[in-house]
Amino acid sequence: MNTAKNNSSELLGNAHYVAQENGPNPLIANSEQGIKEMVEQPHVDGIEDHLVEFSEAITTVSKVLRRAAEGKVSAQAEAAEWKRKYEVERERNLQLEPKDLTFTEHKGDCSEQQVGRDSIQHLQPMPDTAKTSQRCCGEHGICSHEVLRESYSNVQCKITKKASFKLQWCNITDKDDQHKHDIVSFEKGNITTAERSSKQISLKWESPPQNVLILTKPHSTSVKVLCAEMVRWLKEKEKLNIYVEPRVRNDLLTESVYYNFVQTWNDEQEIWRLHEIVDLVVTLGGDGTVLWAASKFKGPVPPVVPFSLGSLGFMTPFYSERYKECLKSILKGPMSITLRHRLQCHVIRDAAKSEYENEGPILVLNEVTIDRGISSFLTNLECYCDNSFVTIVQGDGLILSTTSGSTAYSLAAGGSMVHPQVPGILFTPICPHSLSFRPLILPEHVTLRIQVPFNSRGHAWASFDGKDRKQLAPGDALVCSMAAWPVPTACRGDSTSDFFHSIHDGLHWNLRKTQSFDGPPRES
Ligand SMILES: NC(=O)c1ccc[n+]([C@@H]2O[C@H](COP(=O)([O-])OP(=O)(O)OC[C@H]3O[C@@H](n4cnc5c(N)ncnc54)[C@H](O)[C@@H]3O)[C@@H](O)[C@H]2O)c1
Ligand SMILES: Nc1ncnc2c1ncn2[C@@H]1O[C@H](COP(=O)(O)OP(=O)(O)OP(=O)(O)O)[C@@H](O)[C@H]1O
Repeated sequence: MNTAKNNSSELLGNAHYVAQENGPNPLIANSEQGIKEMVEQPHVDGIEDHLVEFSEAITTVSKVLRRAAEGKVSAQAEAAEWKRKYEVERERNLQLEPKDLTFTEHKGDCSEQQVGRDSIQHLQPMPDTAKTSQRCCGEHGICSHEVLRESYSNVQCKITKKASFKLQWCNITDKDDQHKHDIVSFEKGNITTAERSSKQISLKWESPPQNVLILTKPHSTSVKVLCAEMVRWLKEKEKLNIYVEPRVRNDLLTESVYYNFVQTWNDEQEIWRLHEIVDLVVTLGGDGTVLWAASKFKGPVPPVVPFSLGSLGFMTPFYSERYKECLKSILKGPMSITLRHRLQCHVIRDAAKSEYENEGPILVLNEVTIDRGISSFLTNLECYCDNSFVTIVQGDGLILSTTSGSTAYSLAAGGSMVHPQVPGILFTPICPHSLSFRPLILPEHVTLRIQVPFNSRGHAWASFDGKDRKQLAPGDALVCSMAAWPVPTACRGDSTSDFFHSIHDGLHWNLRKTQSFDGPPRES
């Protein structure tokens, strides 16, 4: 009603204004009285309501238009900020990648002087960039010549030289034993593939391994018994230095003080430099123990020899009953290895003021999973590959898997099984609510970004090799690319025969009773 009155007085005001502007106008002067009367008359039913509705509608429209304009500006600013963060991340990943991903013989170019300098450094955690630049032989191979001072409490500052080894393609024919770096040759316009990256790789020791780290699955009596026996044998027969986790050392000492020679570390920070001490890692357990072992190495990983003491053992080809024969052969070399690629994942927080506030990288051997956690809402994940938009995942989540992980969670979600030596990243949705969402396999060189959109109904959760869950709020993202540090695992036969053995024995792949010979008459 008040609004209606205001509108009436506005009308009157306008009439006065018109009158003043155009000089005295008898018609208007007379009509002024008429208008007054009209206005004072009871209004026709509904007019005020319409005016109220109209003015409210106009206000709403203007608010919406203003919000849309503001939203567009902030979305543009946000997109620019994400692009910047993404570029910084990509740049960092590119810098972390070795210049040449082929691993060949060690050229011995880390001088004794350098070695001497390194040797007086204490075991301190290093930032990733420092670790990368420490790869003195990094251009063409794994540096296995690092020398360091052991600062463990139970070791009297002994200088240990890490055993060096050489990695080469198995069927090398060149006389000088030198691997050709050109994978594709474009000579004279003819395109030929000179070398393939996924050939069988062989590891040959150049100096005998001295330090062995044994990692064991916890809470298993058979593992404890085998570990104690193996430690004794490696010490007495092979004269090796043995490292175990603090928990395992305590277990061994509880059994007997004989195991006093076994070495361990005092705090988590010392684990950062394990790769500089350890020549060989032995795992006793299932696939989970191999994943555990890989997670201990944030940079280069020494060769891993996985013994099977679990139920499935996809990545554990060695039989624990025959450990002596097997370890003898491995310590002597050469051995076939599978270079298992890892993915490097960064969680990028929307709330982080700068890229330095984001959490450090996490390396996974199997996969990183982004799912809905305990939320009952559909996950809503925007996926980008390099500069291309890929899709929006609406379902239970998404798995970004290595080819080694292709037989784990990704397989359960409908992804392909891929030979572990094939370089690539599997993009496998989990229960997508769409009929046409097939899994993808992407090339190794891409960078993927999975973003929880701002309008997402819930949070998402990232987990790394099935562990270490991290919540992703709307606006947060996970950036993932191939890591520079693969996990070299020893093969019982070779990469391919071990892979087929695992899918046959572990997964009973395509197991079906053979059709009998007698049946319908054969076609002539
Ligand atoms: N639905 C699923 O299949 C599912 C669900 C969650 C996690 N996982 C897998 O479990 C892994 C963690 O393993 P864990 O041992 O710590 O947990 P776990 O004890 O729950 O065992 C998971 C199972 O996956 C098998 N496995 C692990 N890596 C494998 C691989 N590369 N190829 C074939 N099988 C493999 C293990 O042998 C084990 O039987 C995760 O990386 C993930 O791949 C699978
Ligand atoms: N040294 C370790 N310290 C702590 N946890 C470990 C260690 N080794 C393995 N684990 C964890 O113990 C769990 C079981 O290990 P693993 O998968 O090797 O044995 P398993 O379950 O008996 O094998 P399988 O799955 O083949 O039956 C995994 O979640 C793994 O992460």
